[in-house]
Amino acid sequence: MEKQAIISAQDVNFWYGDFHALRDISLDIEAHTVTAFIGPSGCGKSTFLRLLNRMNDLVDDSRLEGHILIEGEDIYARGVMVDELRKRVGMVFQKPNPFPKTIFENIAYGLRVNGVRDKAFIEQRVEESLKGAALWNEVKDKLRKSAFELSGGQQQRLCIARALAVRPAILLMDEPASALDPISTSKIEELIYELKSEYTIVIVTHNMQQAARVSDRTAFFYLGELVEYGETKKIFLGPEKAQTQNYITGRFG
Ligand SMILES: Nc1ncnc2c1ncn2[C@@H]1O[C@H](COP(=O)(O)OP(=O)(O)OP(=O)(O)O)[C@@H](O)[C@H]1O
Repeated sequence: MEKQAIISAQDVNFWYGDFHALRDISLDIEAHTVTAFIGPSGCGKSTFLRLLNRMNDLVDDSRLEGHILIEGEDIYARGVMVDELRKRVGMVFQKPNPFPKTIFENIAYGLRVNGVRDKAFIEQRVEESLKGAALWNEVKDKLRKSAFELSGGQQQRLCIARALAVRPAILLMDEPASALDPISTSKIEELIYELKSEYTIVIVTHNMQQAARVSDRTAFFYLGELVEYGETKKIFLGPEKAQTQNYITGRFG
């Protein structure tokens, strides 16, 4: 029996002005899986990812049709609180973007803006989040130092820890390792693998090997359409569509 989807997109169409950026996208994502979105530049991967926590709300003249359900709730229904949604659906961006604050305060921030005042609780959550992002051992003696003193790879794990601090159910990652060196990249990949026992992860990546290594399922987008979606092994070893085959073998994109 199919497990209930934690993310369910139903006939999603999206426009930037007159530009029809996403066409009839339907896909279900199960909890505690890693899903990779792949496809050539400009095919709509990031647009679709950003719809999952309403990051496109502020884009002028944009329009959505269809439904996106998170844990069974239509996140575009009237009355949905976007702040609450983003607590459940966290996001990590391509370039590490720590706040100009200490390491500790970067993680504590999300708790403080949510009204948490209990110091012991905050300290414990900071530690747990840094451990969850495999960064604790490297920073435990310098929590009061500026986040900018960390390397790029450490900053990205800090941003992951920051996202984990409010205990989201879902973590969206938009090319989280593309600005990092190979060692930092493999740390992020290991981390993604570990995090899926507690979180559901959706990652946009241009790196096909990365998609093959970290994901359970892969969605191939092309020109705003979802061409093929399925088990990662199947997508890479025996895709059904010629377009998918051409892309993964590097014939275009
Ligand atoms: N704010 C915006 N206003 C207008 N058009 C946009 C906007 N953001 C993206 N687009 C257009 O929508 C299309 C999809 O963009 P999107 O960033 O989702 O693609 P992508 O597959 O993530 O690309 P990349 O891999 O290069 O990041 C592109 O043609 C892009 O130019």
